[in-house]
Amino acid sequence: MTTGAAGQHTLQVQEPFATSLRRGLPLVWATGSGDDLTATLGWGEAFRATARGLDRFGTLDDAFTRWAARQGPDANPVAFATLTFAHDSSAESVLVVPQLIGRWAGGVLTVASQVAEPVGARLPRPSVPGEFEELELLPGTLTRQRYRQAVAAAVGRIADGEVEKVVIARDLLATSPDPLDVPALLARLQEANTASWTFHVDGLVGSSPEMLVATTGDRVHSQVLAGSAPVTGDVGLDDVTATRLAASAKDHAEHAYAARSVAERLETVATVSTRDPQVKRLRRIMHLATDITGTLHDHHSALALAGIVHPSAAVCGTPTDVAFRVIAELEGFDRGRYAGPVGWVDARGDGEFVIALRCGQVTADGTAIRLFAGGGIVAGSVPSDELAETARKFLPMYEALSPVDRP
Ligand SMILES: C=C(O[C@H]1C=CC=C(C(=O)O)[C@@H]1O)C(=O)O
Repeated sequence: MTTGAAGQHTLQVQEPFATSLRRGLPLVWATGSGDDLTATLGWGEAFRATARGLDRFGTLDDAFTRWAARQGPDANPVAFATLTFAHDSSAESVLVVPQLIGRWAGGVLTVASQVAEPVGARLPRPSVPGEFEELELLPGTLTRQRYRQAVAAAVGRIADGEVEKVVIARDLLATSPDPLDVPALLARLQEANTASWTFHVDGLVGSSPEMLVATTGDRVHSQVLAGSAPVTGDVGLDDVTATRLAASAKDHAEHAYAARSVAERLETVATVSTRDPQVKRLRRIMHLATDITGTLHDHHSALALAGIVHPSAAVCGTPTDVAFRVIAELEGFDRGRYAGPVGWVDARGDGEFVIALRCGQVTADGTAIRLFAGGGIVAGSVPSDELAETARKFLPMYEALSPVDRP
């Protein structure tokens, strides 16, 4: 043990990332690969706030700010948060300040206490990997057929002029007779999705490629994704697909709604510049991606900024309020935290929130995970193509849950 700058103990452990993930079931935020893999992990609970309704962002932000102010001027505690997509969700939005915060980089886990007098805060010992799970994949609320029908209905509403773009999602339930080995799931997600942010907050687990908002000081950044095409692993074929995606009028139209929604909302609080869309290639799918950067006029925490830009048209639609209502009507299920912001924020307000995509929510008893995937519907969208696109968006979770082929 050594003494840190804030007068608190720090501990360094040299170990692989997968071992750090096995110490209890930490809160997790991880990205990168090889020597560039970095992660923030949290253990224990020094403070927890929950919120519902339209003001859930403000409620959590205020609660954290008040709690952090009581920790003394030198402390800069980090909180993890996951917020629901819809204000009227039956799920809770949650913010947790872990007692211990660990930063993993270059094979070394550096752990510090976030509270002056941690009560029973001890870095858990690594656990043994669980038995391989026999997973059963069950249809969710929207079966394949009902998903295609919902997309067709959305295309009809667009043709009628009710809405311009709407994102329709479906769900799947993966069940196991035994509790899921979440650390193993997280390790596999991180290994396979190094250009994404792998997270675990309050049972929400996934690897999202879409940075909703990241802020350091007065600088703010967002990378909007919308418009998709498959990645096969055959580089020649994928190059052709990328060229086609970059030239697709339909995908650019779908993308532009999303990029505009974020840029317009950030412009209310920052001086913003928007780059031209590029193709961002992931392991199984590629997207059109627009980087938006800005300088904030006044202080806003990352959590407050997430509340300003959420829900973007990458997960809701245009106009926002109409698309929100159409989603409720056509999907007919509660998205919970899927498509809501998930990330971390510190007491200075710096932080990163991705959109909770390519993810699932572990059930309370730990033996099932509800997976979600959706797609942006615009004029010209074809239901069977959209179904195939959602199947591809399930792959990061599905492959991490089912790492070996079984007959
Ligand atoms: C809604 C999802 O993806 C969004 C992000 C990127 C591309 C999208 C699309 O092309 O439809 C979606 O807007 C999802 O993964 O569930």
